[in-house]
Amino acid sequence: MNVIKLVSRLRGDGVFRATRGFSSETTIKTNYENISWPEPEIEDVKKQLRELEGGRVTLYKDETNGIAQLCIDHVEKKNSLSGKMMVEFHEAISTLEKWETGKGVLLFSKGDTFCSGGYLETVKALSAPEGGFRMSALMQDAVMRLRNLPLISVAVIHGQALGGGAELTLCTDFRLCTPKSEIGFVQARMGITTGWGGGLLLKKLVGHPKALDIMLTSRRLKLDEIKALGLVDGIVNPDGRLNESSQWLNSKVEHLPVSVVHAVKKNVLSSSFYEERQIFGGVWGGPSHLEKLAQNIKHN
Ligand SMILES: CC[C@H](C(=O)O)C(=O)SCCNC(=O)CCNC(=O)[C@H](O)C(C)(C)COP(=O)(O)OP(=O)(O)OC[C@H]1O[C@@H](n2cnc3c(N)ncnc32)[C@H](O)[C@@H]1OP(=O)(O)O
Repeated sequence: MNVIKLVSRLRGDGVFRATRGFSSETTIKTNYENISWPEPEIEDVKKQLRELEGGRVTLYKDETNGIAQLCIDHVEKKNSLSGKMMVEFHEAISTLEKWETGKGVLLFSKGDTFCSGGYLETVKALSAPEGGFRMSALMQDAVMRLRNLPLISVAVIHGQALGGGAELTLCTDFRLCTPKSEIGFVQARMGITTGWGGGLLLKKLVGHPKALDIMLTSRRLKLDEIKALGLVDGIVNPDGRLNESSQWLNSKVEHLPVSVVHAVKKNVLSSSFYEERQIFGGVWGGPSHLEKLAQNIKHN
């Protein structure tokens, strides 16, 4: 049994770290002999995956309330993600990283399925082992960067979220579900395991034994179990779920200036007192702080 060396992507909140230029290594044992894949350049992976067509991922930034809508749209194939959609997802997150006036982002899907994972045409085209490794590199990078945005992120889950789709439900700060939400980590049943960051995120959210059980059984979690696991932050109606989710998110951020929303999010992501005081120093004595001090606010 040989060893593949992978660059660890642990960062920020203890889940993911920066992709490139980070030197710690993780070793993973596989059944493949004499394979040692180089860490791929994300731009090279994008070039390859862009050719694998189907569906679209779109981004709409609402400047009036600072809430963006990131939409998965491949309805006829149950919102499975083609290679091109993975690239669009990654690029949308790069755009959001530059959105200085944004406060939040909703990740949602058209139709009656949240996401049925990898588009099988794309999966087949990438089915040689290194293909999966490269797709995983792109999707983990996207998920890591989405988690690390200073925006408050919410997944609006309606219908089934399977395989990679289940993984995407965990990459946001909050989850809003409809009564028909279903999450299935079906990867083991497909002869694989998570590759879009979901294994680590599931363990972080529900704990080690429950994550193992959910992934080994590949069972589809219905709303009651999703709630019992503490994964649901609110329930929305299937019709009008986007508006309701937008209002839900807006109610948390509308009273705060962008600088404070970003500072709070960065603080929750931070992993040291040092980082906290850097973030704190960025808002202390700023316009919002001085304005609030002048108001002599009482919290009773
Ligand atoms: C790390 C990620 C990993 C990966 O592979 O990259 C994974 O995501 S593993 C999980 C991969 N996903 C699946 O295995 C899901 C397979 N699909 C289903 O189980 C069902 O289609 C389901 C439950 C999503 C919906 O079932 P339903 O009976 O309601 O509808 P249909 O099966 O008739 O689906 C309609 C239409 O969509 C096509 N479809 C569904 N999922 C996929 C997919 N992932 N890729 C490609 N196409 C998909 C299905 O074939 C039908 O197409 P049609 O042309 O109408 O026959």
